[in-house]
Amino acid sequence: MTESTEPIIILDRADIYQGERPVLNDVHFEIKNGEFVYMIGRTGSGKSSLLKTLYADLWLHTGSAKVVGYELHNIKRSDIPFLRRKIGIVFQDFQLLSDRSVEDNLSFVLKATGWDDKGKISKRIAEVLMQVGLGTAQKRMPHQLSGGEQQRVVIARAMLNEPRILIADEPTGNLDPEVAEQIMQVFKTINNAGVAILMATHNHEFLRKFPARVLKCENGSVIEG
Ligand SMILES: Nc1ncnc2c1ncn2[C@@H]1O[C@H](COP(=O)(O)OP(=O)(O)OP(=O)(O)O)[C@@H](O)[C@H]1O
Repeated sequence: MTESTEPIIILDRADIYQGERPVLNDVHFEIKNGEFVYMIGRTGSGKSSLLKTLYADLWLHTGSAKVVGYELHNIKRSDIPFLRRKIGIVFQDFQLLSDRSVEDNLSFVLKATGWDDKGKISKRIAEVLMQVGLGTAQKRMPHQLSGGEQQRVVIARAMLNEPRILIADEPTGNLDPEVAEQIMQVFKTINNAGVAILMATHNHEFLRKFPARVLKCENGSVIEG
């Protein structure tokens, strides 16, 4: 199967653990290219643990999982940075480096992932900022940005290496409802451009306003919602 037709994520009989403690059992689902999928469930139901497993922050103990072509049950530690390069990861807390400008936050990531041509770096930074609606923010410092703007920069940062999927863990949790909806629009725009999105959220308003497939963590299982 070619990269373009194989699902981006395939989980089969996967058990998700926090340390020795099982959190989710017998998880199986697939996410195809370009899909938008919500992950919902009560606090502590295992959403973050599952997402962390997908980007190899938690180890997959039993079952199998293939994410952007990498088999998590067989993955070598040295392959994990390459797996993460093909996934864009967005968290609730913005995690920008506070001592440098937007441009420097983004170029830091590009340089760390092998980019060395200054012209290409600036062009890519301009492209991703445009994609998130922050076309002129290059020189601003994180503290000069609103929470919503900071989250846009974080999404831009996740897009730098053209991931096939964005994994977002409660990306609007710290934002007021109006700004949260604007950030949701940014994810929608990125999704319309062909990037799959897997978003854990407690915001049920999104599910109503922007309907999409739902996976629900409940009683130690993941079910289609
Ligand atoms: N670092 C950790 N060490 C040990 N147990 C943890 C750790 N993080 C989470 N857990 C436990 O694992 C279970 C699943 O938590 P997880 O954070 O995955 O849930 P969640 O659905 O993402 O919750 P929330 O909606 O609050 O983010 C919970 O019982 C939690 O207490």
